[in-house]
Amino acid sequence: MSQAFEVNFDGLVGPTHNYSGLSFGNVASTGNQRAASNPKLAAKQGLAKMKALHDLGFKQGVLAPHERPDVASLRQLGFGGTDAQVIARAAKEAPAILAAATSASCMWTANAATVSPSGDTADGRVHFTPANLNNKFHRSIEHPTTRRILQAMFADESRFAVHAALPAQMHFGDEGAANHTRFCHEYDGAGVEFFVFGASAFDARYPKPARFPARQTLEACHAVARLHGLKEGGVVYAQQDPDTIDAGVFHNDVISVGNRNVLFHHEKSFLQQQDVLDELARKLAAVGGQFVPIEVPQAEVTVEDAVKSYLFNSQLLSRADGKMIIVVPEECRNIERVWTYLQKLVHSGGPIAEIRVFDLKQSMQNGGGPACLRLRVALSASEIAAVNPNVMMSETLFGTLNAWVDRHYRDRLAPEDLADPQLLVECRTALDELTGILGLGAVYPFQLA
Ligand SMILES: NCCC[C@H](NC(=O)CCC(=O)O)C(=O)O
Repeated sequence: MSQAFEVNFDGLVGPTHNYSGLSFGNVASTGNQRAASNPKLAAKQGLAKMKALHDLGFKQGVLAPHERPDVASLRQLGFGGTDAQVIARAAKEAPAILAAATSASCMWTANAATVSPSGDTADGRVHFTPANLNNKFHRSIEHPTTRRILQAMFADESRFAVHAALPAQMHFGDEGAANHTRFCHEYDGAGVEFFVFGASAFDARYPKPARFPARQTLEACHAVARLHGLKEGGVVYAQQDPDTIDAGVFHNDVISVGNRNVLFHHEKSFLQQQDVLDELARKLAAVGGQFVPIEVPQAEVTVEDAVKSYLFNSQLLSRADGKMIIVVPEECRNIERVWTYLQKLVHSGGPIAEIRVFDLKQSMQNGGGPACLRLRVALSASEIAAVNPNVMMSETLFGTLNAWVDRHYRDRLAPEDLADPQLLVECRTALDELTGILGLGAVYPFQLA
């Protein structure tokens, strides 16, 4: 039995969680614009999922939120004076930009980085490339802090390589692990890395969606594979079906999810879907795995229902007996056809044998489900031992973080509250304490100044 694990690092929801309708193409985000949010509840819903998976015996870690509003970005855009004046001026002259600079979007850590386990890379280290998230301004400001936090968690350079993000430019638009799946036989053996892109920036022969943006480019996928030292035989590229992007599938993890040798996906996930599945099967076989595709037909679950329920934004977790648990959001239970499908799935005798449902409504209303909230890092036992131990979930850390949330978070944020300069003070106070709890050192601009 191999001593290797998939560790899920979930984003701890930050104190400024709010609904600003910032993500054109993400129908939940634009649909809930200006709704009041509850940051305290959002953070607790996320912590409850982390704790439940920890209690089930899975390795679970925490990724810290960022300093918001991002005053440095506002200054770069010409708002000057003291921090309070910067916020007041932005609130008056450009409230949408203030909202973008205040987003807690780093909570969706599936977009934090792309991760290649050591079994796949040329130098035998675990490689991370923080995503530039170049398609949306509010997300494009995440990667410098994400990189510092990853370096503080995976500090041992003999085992871990944390790269800089790709050039911050639409040609290299990169959304991280949300468009990346890694198949394998054992987590620490060689695997097949599956990169899904929405468009090509340099090659006009690839089709493009008509209505909504394609956030990830083929060229970004190639660059990450090069940086990580992946082998030709261990990589598969596929283009997302542009029609599904136009239906609201803004990341591949809204239409498919994989774990070990299984790819759970919708009939309309990829262009030339059968060729893609055949290539995955062939390349996985070459590293000792037997590929199992589970395809959901449009006749049973439509793309529209997939977007509404986030059926595919689920987590597939391997139990000790080899069967898999599917972790879904409450919304799946509320849509009858989806729930009926899930019942059939777990009784089919296939690899997915158990459903766990979580209430993640605060995140879901911004288009972030269970899978969006976690960054997967497959690690060997010795690699886990080299991770900063303070970020690993435990009974104690769960209690500490819940109490921390109780002390620092508001239970309501309405759009007008984003103009309150006190929010920045509250966020910095909370994060200064958090870096102590998680043993991160100085990672935020206010700590580095
Ligand atoms: N993987 C899920 C990401 C969800 C995220 N939503 C947002 O940023 C919405 C924020 C807002 O509208 O306030 C996004 O679209 O990138």
